[in-house]
Amino acid sequence: MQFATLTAGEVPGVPSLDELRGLKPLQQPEWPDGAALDQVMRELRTLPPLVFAGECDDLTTKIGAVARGEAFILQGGDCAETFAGVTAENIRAKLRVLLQMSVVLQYAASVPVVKIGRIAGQYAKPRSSGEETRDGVTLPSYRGDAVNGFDFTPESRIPDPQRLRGVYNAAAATLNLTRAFTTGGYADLHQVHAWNTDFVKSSPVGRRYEQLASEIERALAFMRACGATADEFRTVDFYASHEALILEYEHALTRIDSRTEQPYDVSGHLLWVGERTRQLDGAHVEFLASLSNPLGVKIGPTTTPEYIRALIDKLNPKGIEGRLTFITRMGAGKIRSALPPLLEAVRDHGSPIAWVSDPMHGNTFETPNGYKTRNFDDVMDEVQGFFDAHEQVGTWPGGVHMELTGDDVTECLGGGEELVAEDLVNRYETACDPRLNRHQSLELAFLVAERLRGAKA
Ligand SMILES: O=C[C@H](O)[C@H](O)COP(=O)(O)O
Ligand SMILES: C=C(OP(=O)(O)O)C(=O)O
Repeated sequence: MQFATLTAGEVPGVPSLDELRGLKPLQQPEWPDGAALDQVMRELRTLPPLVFAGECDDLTTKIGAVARGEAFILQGGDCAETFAGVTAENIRAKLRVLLQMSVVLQYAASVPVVKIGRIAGQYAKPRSSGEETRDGVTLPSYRGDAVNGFDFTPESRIPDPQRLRGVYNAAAATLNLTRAFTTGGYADLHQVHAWNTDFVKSSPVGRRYEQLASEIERALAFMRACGATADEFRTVDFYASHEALILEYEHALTRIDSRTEQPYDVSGHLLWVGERTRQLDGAHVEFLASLSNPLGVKIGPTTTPEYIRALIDKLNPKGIEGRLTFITRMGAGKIRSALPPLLEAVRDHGSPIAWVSDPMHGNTFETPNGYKTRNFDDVMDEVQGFFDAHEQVGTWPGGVHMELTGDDVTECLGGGEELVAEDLVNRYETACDPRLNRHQSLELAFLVAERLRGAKA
């Protein structure tokens, strides 16, 4: 497979950056140094792809099974990846919790799980406000390590295009280790117990997982005894996704795939457009429409059936299975009323869509002690509401999209450890929004598995 290297930023079939800029894209950094930006983009355009177009097609095929109701998506990872977070321990911990969650879902509900990380590219954040004020000092908001620094100083908050090269390097290192883990033995299902060794086995969720792991081990032993070769159990397919927010970065990583002669954004397998940038005629939707990657769109509570039909016609006019995933983020209090009319509109439209629940972004609030947080019960209630809505309309609840970490952080309230606002001070480490910790993530997987088993029946 070869990829053409194009000069001057032109990619056949893809709007030029100037055209996209002409559409006044939202949530873009104000880069102070245009010449430095151009130079970084020239370099990025010559660099090898981070993912292969063929892998993107494989993911489209797998999501197609989700749209048909035959598989389930587990998508998760940091709210905001950071350059400092690119360590072996961090990547391993994230992958481990996703593997644990996926075996829980797969074993308990007997449904194939499509595993997608919010990983290797999730370095840019849309913000509610362009500015942040602390103790009377106002500075530009932190927009992710792709753009500026987290430190609250004027220098750190200046957008620096050199950071885009940093994103490429961080993503390459992350993908390199992730591929090694997922194909080199770490993700072997025979390791199902080993993933749990340093976990609190005495906690209820830890014990529950141990029990499930033992059952899986017995099943594997039985199959071995039957003479079944189990190569499928030794590796997993794992895909990378992020919000395609910073148009310069995404455009510079767009290439023509020589097999198909179609454009792919090779910065990740699946790219999504966020709730704040999904305007029908906006730059982000125009850009995504021109790509052949599988795409996601965040869908908030104000979305109308008319909009969603128009969006499908724009992003998936040919009705390709697996091309389009809607990631709903309504809020626990709204999902049961807001989602069913959209499900009906899409069902009646007839185009295949994979529906995924993001129960995080509609349930954020600030504690009296000043931490942005989410309550585990609200998160779970939104997931329940997602399943309820699909049950009502007769459609398939195709997956969950979580902000999570493999560490024992204290960022979200509740869960089996019953974290309260005063606990948040202990390990509040996110660079943006609060993530479920390892206990909470696994608890959620068990709860979702129960509901999924019911949806399948
Ligand atoms: O992750 C999503 C958004 O970037 C985030 O919720 C925005 O947070 P803010 O409201 O603090 O800007
Ligand atoms: C910004 C995000 O979500 P949303 O667009 O749904 O607010 C996100 O998932 O990081």
